[in-house]
Amino acid sequence: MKVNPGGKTPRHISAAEAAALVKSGDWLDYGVITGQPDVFDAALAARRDELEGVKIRNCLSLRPRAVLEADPEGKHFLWFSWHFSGYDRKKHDAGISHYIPVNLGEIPDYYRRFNPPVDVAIIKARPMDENGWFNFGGANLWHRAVIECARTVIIETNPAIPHCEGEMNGVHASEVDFIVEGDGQPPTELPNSPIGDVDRAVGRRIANEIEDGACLQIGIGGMPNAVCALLLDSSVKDLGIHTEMLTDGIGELYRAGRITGVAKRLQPGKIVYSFALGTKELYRTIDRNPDFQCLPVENTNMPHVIMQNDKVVAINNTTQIDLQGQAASESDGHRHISGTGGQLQFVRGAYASKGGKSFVCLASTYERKGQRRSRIVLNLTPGNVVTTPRSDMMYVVTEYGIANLKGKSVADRAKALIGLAHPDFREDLERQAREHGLLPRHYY
Ligand SMILES: CC(=O)SCCNC(=O)CCNC(=O)[C@H](O)C(C)(C)COP(=O)(O)OP(=O)(O)OC[C@H]1O[C@@H](n2cnc3c(N)ncnc32)[C@H](O)[C@@H]1OP(=O)(O)O
Ligand SMILES: CCCC(=O)O
Repeated sequence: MKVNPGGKTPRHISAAEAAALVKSGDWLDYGVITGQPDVFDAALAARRDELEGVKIRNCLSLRPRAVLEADPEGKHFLWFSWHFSGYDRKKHDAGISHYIPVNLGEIPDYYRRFNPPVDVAIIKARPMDENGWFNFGGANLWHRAVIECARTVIIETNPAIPHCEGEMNGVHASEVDFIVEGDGQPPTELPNSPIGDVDRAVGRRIANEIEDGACLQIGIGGMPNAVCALLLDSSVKDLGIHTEMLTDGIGELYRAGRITGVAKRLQPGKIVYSFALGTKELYRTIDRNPDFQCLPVENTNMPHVIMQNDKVVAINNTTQIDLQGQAASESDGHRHISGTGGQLQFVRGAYASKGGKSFVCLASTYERKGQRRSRIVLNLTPGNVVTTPRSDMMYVVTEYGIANLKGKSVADRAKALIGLAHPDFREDLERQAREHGLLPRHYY
């Protein structure tokens, strides 16, 4: 990692002094996920009436943000997110949070090539160690790129976050302007949603496709995590991990001895990830554990990197899929839900890997206003954004089956996907597919 020998000497200041550095119209970058600042956020919110048009980039807010709570009409602070949490989604519903479309692994390059310079970067990290390093904990992502492009770098320290190993997972004092002491809150936990029968059925189908030595990516959401639980019950062994998000499910497989990484070509033996989000059990497992390597997101998510491991298995969730196999995983019409994240990059990287497979999974139905609806549809909801195009789609999995769409004609795709729909919707879907010419009248 670059250390500037004649670099900066950081000075300790209060959160109020740090917030006083911000001017109207500035671009700020809050650290990412568990790296978002808290005491600085509160101090900045307190300056609301003195500021206008302060633009804050961020990602996946895990706690209420003081600047948004203090400014419910978005008159002073503008919130730009690379990926929504449930909280960011609610603020988007209220009209004060904005999504930036992106493949997550490209973000560092955006900072270096396209984004306006960052006026103030405020990142949460561990207190400085004896060698002058502030460790980012379990959130490396694009922190390095932000620091390279920032005029002023502030670190909000927190000794309660785990110390995580990994290339470029920290910043040296010579690159830091100011240090603000944090409030010592432990990192937010993401409780595991209970695994239901549908998750189990989907998980079992995917688990059956996973061979010894496969290299896994587990996406965000309840269902991909359920696959890990099913793998625990199987006899599969010598798994490798090269993923964006490190989940509790992966932590459990590790503790059960199922992950050795011996078959990995890239970082053999190491569990490679870019951020960890789970319970304190996961944070304890990764703390000062060299088996886990927390890397910048371009080193986990770019397809040309992913493909360097063999037998990559990418498991991701979607909310809707049409009869041609396009998956809309991030929006409900024009209502933005989450983000593209790493889904498409891992789908592509897994395809390019020798013996690789990608799985996009979904429950066949969901409930809306007390009514059951099919997630497999003739047409995507108007306004819905395609996360994985039909040409990239490999395996689609529901509780009713699994279908590989690669090489299948439009008619064959429609037929296969109707077979994955809930039985109550199949007849209707088939009629619609014939009416619209996806299934020819005299064929099948
Ligand atoms: C992280 C990595 O390693 S990289 C790759 C992973 N990233 C991705 O796949 C990005 C896209 N995927 C995602 O964002 C998630 O997997 C999701 C949204 C598909 C599922 O995540 P979950 O947390 O399991 O979803 P959950 O069931 O909580 O639903 C999230 C929201 O979507 C809404 N939603 C879910 N399904 C539907 C649907 N079919 N239609 C409309 N809205 C829906 C829910 O109502 C909820 O909104 P609310 O909080 O306002 O009620
Ligand atoms: C920040 C989480 C992004 C993803 O879903 O890939």
